[in-house]
Amino acid sequence: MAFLAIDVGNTRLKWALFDRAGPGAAARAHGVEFLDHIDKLADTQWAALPPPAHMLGCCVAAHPVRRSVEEQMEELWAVPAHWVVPNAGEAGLTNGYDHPSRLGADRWVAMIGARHRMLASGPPRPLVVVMVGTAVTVEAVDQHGRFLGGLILPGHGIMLRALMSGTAGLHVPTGEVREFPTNTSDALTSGGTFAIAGAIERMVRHLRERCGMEPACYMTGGAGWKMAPHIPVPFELVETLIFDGLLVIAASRRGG
Ligand SMILES: Nc1ncnc2c1ncn2[C@@H]1O[C@H](COP(=O)(O)OP(=O)(O)O)[C@@H](O)[C@H]1O
Ligand SMILES: CC(C)(COP(=O)(O)O)[C@@H](O)C(=O)NCCC(=O)O
Ligand SMILES: [K+]
Repeated sequence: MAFLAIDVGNTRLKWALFDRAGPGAAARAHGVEFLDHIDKLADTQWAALPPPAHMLGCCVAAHPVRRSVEEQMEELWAVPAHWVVPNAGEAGLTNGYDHPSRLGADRWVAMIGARHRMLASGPPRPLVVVMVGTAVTVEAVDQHGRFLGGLILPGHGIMLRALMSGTAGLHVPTGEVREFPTNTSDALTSGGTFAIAGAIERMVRHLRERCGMEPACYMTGGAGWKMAPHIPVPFELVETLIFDGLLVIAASRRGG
């Protein structure tokens, strides 16, 4: 009963094939592809995969990207594509967004994965869930599993490109993260990193004040490792948070 999980962000598609559709399932194979190349998946990474019995994904990329993924699947297998659409509540989480379906599916799935992971490791606590991808998101979930709201910031690449395109003097190579940067490269790299770190610190403070409890903090996303040395609060880096969430949702929808 192989289960294919797919996470399509604005930069890359991440996929994993699990032996079954439930938390703790073992990944038989996994891969990453930049969006520019996903029309080759059926000929490359997916060509020799055992056929999945079902698939669940989240996609925040444009519609033609999603369509291309579906076409690659149709070419190889008879399995229908199912995409998570955030709703008012799922798998123990309630969605506090003004319009629940307008929340990014990746954000919703990562929160579900984080909540499940937190409950498996101890008593319920509030959660701050950080995703560092093309954009950065910082979510707050209370101890009862209610998503209170979250922040969206530009990711490292977008911040740098915005500064370079809006100024004359900031065309410099990537620098180092420094507390007191003394050159343009370091000033830009450090500015971006501490902007994200500061947003996390604020969200932890806001959530601690709201809930009267110390939040647990989970971080994921392709650039999570870059932020890890600079996070000002205790946290866990969980690269599989979205796959964890997709496994939880797949199991709960199948009554598991
Ligand atoms: N080796 C790497 N390959 C690709 N992206 C990387 C790498 N290291 C860091 N990154 C960063 O991770 C981001 C992609 O992360 P990812 O979580 O896949 O984003 P998204 O879900 O938005 O597609 C890129 O924007 C880039 O800043
Ligand atoms: C915030 C995002 C752009 C993050 O995308 P990513 O960095 O994962 O590619 C995505 O979750 C999105 O398009 N969200 C919809 C708007 C919202 O969540 O309010
Ligand atoms: K993502």
